[in-house]
Amino acid sequence: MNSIEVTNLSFSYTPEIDVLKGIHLKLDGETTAIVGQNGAGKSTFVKLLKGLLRPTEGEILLNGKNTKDYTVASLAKEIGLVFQNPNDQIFKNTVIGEVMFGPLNIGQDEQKAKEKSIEALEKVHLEKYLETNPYDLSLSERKLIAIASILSMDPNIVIFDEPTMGQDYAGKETLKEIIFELRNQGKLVLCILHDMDFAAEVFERTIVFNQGKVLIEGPSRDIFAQKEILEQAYLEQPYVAQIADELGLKGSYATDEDLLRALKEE
Ligand SMILES: Nc1ncnc2c1ncn2[C@@H]1O[C@H](COP(=O)(O)OP(=O)(O)OP(=O)(O)O)[C@@H](O)[C@H]1O
Repeated sequence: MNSIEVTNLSFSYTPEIDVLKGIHLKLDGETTAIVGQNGAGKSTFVKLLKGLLRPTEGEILLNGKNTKDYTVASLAKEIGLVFQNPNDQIFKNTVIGEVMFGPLNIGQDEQKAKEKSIEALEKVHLEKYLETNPYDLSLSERKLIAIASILSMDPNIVIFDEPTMGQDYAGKETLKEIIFELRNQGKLVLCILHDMDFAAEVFERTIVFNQGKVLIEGPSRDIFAQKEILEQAYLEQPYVAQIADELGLKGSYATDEDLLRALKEE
């Protein structure tokens, strides 16, 4: 099973200000959402996992091996990060060229890289655009291309930074399919989100970041039931939990199904 283990992790961009302070986390198997207000340190945290930043203090183990001991190439195979803004990631002038770049870069031959890339584009339902310039597509389609260009490398750990932002209903459904498929393949999926409804509905665990620390973490259903703690991090409960609260229902509600079940039992 794929795992991430973080011990006493701290990080600062400038000597006086700790952006992350003493983080301890262990993730294995389960899909995990990372939530928290702007500036809480979520993007910094995933950049550290991906090796784009180095810890000021503490250790990060990916599948038991310290990130310090990975080469750049082996880290690229182990962990893929889909950036928040696809324009920071996309630089080739055809969709297929963009999606093939990663696999070619980690040493796959042309034919295998092309096969993997077409497979990845099928997963995001954009296989008809192989020769299109990514910048002739919409922002939500470019976000899906950025996802395909990570999937084509087939990493064991996949991190998404704000994938639902700017996505319509169809894009969010595609994203759900991808996350469930990665989970079924035994990959470890981690996702920064501002959309609490999506976090509660799709992810098994949730970590709440607040001011550079982990405020609380656990099964999503339990986390999203804790209105007061979420308020401390300036977060709202998902709408199903809010409706359940308004209706005076007891218990934890993360999905529409939870709520419907409770209403039928009333
Ligand atoms: N390159 C940088 N140099 C200096 N400070 C930075 C840099 N990047 C981020 N910060 C600061 O670090 C803190 C955490 O930022 P980070 O982007 O990790 O938060 P976040 O939780 O991902 O926020 P958001 O939800 O807005 O993306 C913020 O105070 C931010 O201003």
